[in-house]
Amino acid sequence: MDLGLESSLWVGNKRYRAVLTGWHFKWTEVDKKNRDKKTVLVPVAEVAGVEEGRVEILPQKSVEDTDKDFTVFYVKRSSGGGSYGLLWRLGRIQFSCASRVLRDQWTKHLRAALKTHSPLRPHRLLVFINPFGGKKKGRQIYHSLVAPLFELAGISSHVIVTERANQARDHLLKKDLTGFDGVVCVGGDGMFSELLHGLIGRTQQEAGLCENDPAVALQPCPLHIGIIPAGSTDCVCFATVGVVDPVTSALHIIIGDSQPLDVCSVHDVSAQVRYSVSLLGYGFYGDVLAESEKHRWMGPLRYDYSGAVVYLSNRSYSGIVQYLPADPLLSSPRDKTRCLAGCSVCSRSTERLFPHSSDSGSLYSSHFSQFSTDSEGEWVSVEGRFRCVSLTCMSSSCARSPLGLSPSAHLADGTGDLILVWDTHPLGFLKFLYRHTSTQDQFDLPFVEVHRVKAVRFSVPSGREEQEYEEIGGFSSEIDEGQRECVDTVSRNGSQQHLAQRAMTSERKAATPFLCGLCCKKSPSVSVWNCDGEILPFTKIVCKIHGQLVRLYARGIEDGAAIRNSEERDECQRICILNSLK
Ligand SMILES: Nc1ncnc2c1ncn2[C@@H]1O[C@H](COP(=O)(O)OP(=O)(O)OP(=O)(O)O)[C@@H](O)[C@H]1O
Ligand SMILES: CCCCCCCCCCCCC/C=C/[C@@H](O)[C@H](CO)NC(=O)CCCCC
Ligand SMILES: [Ca+2]
Repeated sequence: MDLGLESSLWVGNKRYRAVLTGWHFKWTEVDKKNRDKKTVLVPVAEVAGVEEGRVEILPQKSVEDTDKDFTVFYVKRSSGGGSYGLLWRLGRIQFSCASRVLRDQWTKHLRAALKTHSPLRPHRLLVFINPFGGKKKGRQIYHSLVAPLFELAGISSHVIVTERANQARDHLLKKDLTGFDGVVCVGGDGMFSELLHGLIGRTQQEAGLCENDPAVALQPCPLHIGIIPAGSTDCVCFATVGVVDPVTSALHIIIGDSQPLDVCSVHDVSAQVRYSVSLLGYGFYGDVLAESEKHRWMGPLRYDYSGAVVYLSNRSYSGIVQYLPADPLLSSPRDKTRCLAGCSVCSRSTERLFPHSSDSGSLYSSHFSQFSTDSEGEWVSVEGRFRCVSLTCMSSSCARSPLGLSPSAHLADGTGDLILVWDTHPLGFLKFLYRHTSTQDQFDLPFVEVHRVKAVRFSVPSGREEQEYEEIGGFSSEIDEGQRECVDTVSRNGSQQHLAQRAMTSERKAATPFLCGLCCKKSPSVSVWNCDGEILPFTKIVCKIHGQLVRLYARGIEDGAAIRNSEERDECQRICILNSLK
């Protein structure tokens, strides 16, 4: 079917020349002398819906069913998104045609063009709402802002309001997912992490792969993930969309945007695996998370409070870090570029990562064996005392840090950035932290190193861990109930449970040194790992970056500053079109 169409249409008493070229739908106001006035140009891929009649969706859906009218809903960019990223709003235009036949032609052509140009639009979604995330507004956000948009776009959603932590993960691991195009979480990074673990685990189960083996090339997940932000940090949403806004995210889902994302698998010696996309952090960030779990009642503010407490405790930790550098010719964490929508570094990586996509990974091999990637370079090893050791697969920008932990990191290049902050004086470390909040380069400090890597190993120098555990063994039997409570609240996912009566699990053992340090003012020599906001129950780890393992309903950050500065509205739309075509 030829998707093109051109005719006169009316909006009120104004005449427009409307043109559908297949890729774009544009309408130009024409004056009485047939001169062109203002043009609006919308990529077909950004049309959210086409309805017969004069349709409104707010305050609730209403249709005035006239047989010569039709309504087009589309993505409209708005300038309120801060310095980076753009807010998306639902634009609406109601056209009148000269005849019903012409109206039917328009709706038919537009709908056919949508199908052709955005094949990933979801029809059926599985939605998990965390009623307790962030400011506890998940349900309200979904029902008032998102559900009406999904309905307009003809998406049917199966909604589950979670009743416990890890329910969404377990559902994805075990239940029938037939018929769903994607999975959506309404919550924060913790909810996203549940979806990530559930989907990756499920995909490997179905592919017969052992996800615990760091040598295995994991299978990319077939279902897309959508994030409706309703958490405390919402880092994954911020770093992949550029703004934290439920309507913007819902529109990305509706139009079937697709953003691949690198994932880091984190393995310990006893065959457990966790996944991280934003922050895998030891030292400062681990300590902040452990401290913040005691203050969940503060809501999102708990991180600021805990950050201050941990900063004042002035800790550093011994560690041995080994890393496998990525190819320095492809990109560098200091190259001052930014991964924006249509990023060319990420596009080139797709070719490199999936040349003919037949590689399904090796069979299980022993733990901490050499990776297949070893042949691609030499491991580098460093040892010493660190304020923090962080690994991020993407920039990890968020409201606290608009450019993120690593401003030039890429969402989908198959690498992560390893940031080593050596022990330094308190003011130096404060300078490093403070630079995250501005455009100043946090890597331009003598005690900071950043490396673009494919894999990392971390351990505590021998004797140190054992010594620590011995100390705790004696210590834990003496701690009083108050101190025990503090130890018990450490696990993010276990935070809703009262663990006081439980036996000392390995998770608690790993977290105890830090917590005893805070409770008893005894400085621990071992920190904990913060894995996207969850405390890991192990210290010695092996990590591997899996390029483009999952796909989100997003497109990366649109360059809001460039678009806002462009004088013409058409120019603004043109940039967006170019980005979406790249
Ligand atoms: N019904 C529930 N009851 C208790 N905990 C839940 C429930 N549903 C999900 N969770 C857990 O709550 C944790 C926190 O949720 P979420 O990530 O949505 O919000 P947040 O922590 O406020 O935000 P952020 O992760 O962005 O800082 C998640 O790790 C998730 O496993
Ligand atoms: C003097 C001013 C100092 C300001 C310091 C600002 C430094 C900010 C860096 C922010 C990096 C965020 C990384 C994202 C982490 C998320 O995966 C995770 C889950 O939501 N959040 C935390 O662990 C929450 C941990 C938050 C740590 C601050
Ligand atoms: Ca990356």
